[in-house]
Amino acid sequence: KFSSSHNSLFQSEVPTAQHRKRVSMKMILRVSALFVFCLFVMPLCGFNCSRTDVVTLTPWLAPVVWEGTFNPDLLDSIYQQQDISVAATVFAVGKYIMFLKNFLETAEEYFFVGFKVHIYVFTDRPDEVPQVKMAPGRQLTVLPVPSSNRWQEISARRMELIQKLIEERLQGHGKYIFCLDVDSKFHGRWGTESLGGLVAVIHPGYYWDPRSNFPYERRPQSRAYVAEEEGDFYYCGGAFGGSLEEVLLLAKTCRSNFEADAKEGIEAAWQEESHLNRYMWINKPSKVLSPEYLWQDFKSRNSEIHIIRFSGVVKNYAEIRPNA
Ligand SMILES: CC(=O)N[C@H]1[C@@H](OP(=O)(O)OP(=O)(O)OC[C@H]2O[C@@H](n3ccc(=O)[nH]c3=O)[C@H](O)[C@@H]2O)O[C@H](CO)[C@H](O)[C@@H]1O
Ligand SMILES: [Mn+2]
Repeated sequence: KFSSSHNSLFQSEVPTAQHRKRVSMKMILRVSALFVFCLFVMPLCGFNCSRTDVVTLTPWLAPVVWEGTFNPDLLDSIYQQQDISVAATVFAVGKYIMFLKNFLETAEEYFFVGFKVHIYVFTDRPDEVPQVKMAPGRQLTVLPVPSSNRWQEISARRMELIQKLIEERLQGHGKYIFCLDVDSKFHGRWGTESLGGLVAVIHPGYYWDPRSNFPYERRPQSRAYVAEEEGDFYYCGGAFGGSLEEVLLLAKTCRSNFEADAKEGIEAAWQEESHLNRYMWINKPSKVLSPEYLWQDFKSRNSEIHIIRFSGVVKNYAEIRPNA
């Protein structure tokens, strides 16, 4: 025997308005239940590792790291077993020493907390390096460098000094390195999710732009040249890293290309940032970090930016650079 509700369906070919309403109510309930499940229950089970509003995988299958695409505790526990250590280089030449205190203090709060960290400060003002209390397992080394009258040179010489640092001081396994701009601060976790062989950060200023707008070096005479139809992302010079071996190769290549260009009287549009972009086009990074990893304080925060981890402070170039 059919129940009355079944009867009503079988008897009339066309469902009544009341029935249609009931069916659509059921659909709405089901969809909402699914929504609640995806939003609240799945994250509890560790299934929250997806984002659909942004690119999370490159065409060469490297992850693009965004908040919501990884489980930080799981990653930390994996790397804890490997006894890794992380080096970071930061240059504070001339007046840029004023940024160092904030950089170091916020690194203590957010940069690889709970891991071995060794920060190398390159400066021409070693006496002005601030005293910042560091947690056990974390240390700082000050390395003197000559002063310079051109900011372009300071910025570009970083590659040479990074190369020498790795060759002369940083031997051994399980080591990673990040090379960071000093005129910046940490605001959120920067940890093991960022580790990889060769790691680049997408520049916050160009990630919505078509490739033709990227400020790559466009003169074919330069060794940083990237043609119109080439390039994946525009990466920033203010943060990159990876394993010691990979970063050594990158620093060596960028340095020798920069110097060979200089001999011919060419300076790439954005100095070592241009050479880095050329390098990353030829040697694809194995991990790409989203602009969460180098935002700029003057930019308003877009909706896809769920967290800002590291961001450049607003500065008056004319006041702090040795040349305009
Ligand atoms: C966020 C980002 O991707 N920034 C890049 C960008 O502009 P920026 O405007 O951020 O460059 P910048 O003035 O911060 O210079 C880069 C870095 O060089 C050091 N420095 C510079 C000048 C000086 O007098 N003393 C000193 O110590 C310091 O560590 C600084 O953070 O373009 C530069 C190349 O032209 C570099 O590629 C920067 O990394
Ligand atoms: Mn900077």
